Amino acid sequence: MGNRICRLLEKIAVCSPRDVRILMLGLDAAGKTTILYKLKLAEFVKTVPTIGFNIETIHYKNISFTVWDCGGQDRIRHLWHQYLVDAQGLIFVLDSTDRERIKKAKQELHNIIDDPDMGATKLLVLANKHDLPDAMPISEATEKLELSDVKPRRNWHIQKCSAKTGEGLYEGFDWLSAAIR
Ligand SMILES: Nc1nc2c(ncn2[C@@H]2O[C@H](COP(=O)(O)OP(=O)(O)OP(=O)(O)O)[C@@H](O)[C@H]2O)c(=O)[nH]1
Ligand SMILES: [Mg+2]
Repeated sequence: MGNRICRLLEKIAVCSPRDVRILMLGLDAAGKTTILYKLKLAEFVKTVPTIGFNIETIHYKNISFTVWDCGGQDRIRHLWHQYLVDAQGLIFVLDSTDRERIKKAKQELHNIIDDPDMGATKLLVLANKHDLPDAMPISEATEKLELSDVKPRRNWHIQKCSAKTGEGLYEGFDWLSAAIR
């Protein structure tokens, strides 16, 4: 009952924003840091490869998303698992133009979602770089990431986007907000 009242009040922005912890993963150069700062600063920033992680809080629809953007280089991917505990949402970023490494991306995605610490964490796949002409269609990304195999077990969604133009980013967060509520 209390929760229902709070949800109602949240809608009219009376309750304080909810804090939600989000983990953002994906192969190196998928565009994670670029997405983070496009959301935070509304700018297409120049990035360097992330060694370790970046953390930013993004306020959207009365939710405070604390986003942990972890470096995706091969030698530091084993660290991903330690950030999973208590994450309500996992954003897995795919470089939609990287057909050469889609199999690797699939392996890393399934490796992390099979971790027992995933619990009820919601999964949003951001198929990034859709401003580029050779971006693979969502149907191809869904098939190659074997997302249909995930479906019965987990609440997931795939969203095409571009960190360059901003297209699709807020649509992805809309889904995440609704899934987490
Ligand atoms: N055209 C285009 N380029 C993008 C987009 N998103 C990221 N990039 C470029 O892709 C490259 C890698 O972006 P990053 O955000 O650093 O990638 P990352 O996933 O954080 O990489 P790591 O920190 O190494 O894990 C940079 O040159 C970005 O400018 C996009 O939507 N469109
Ligand atoms: Mg980065």
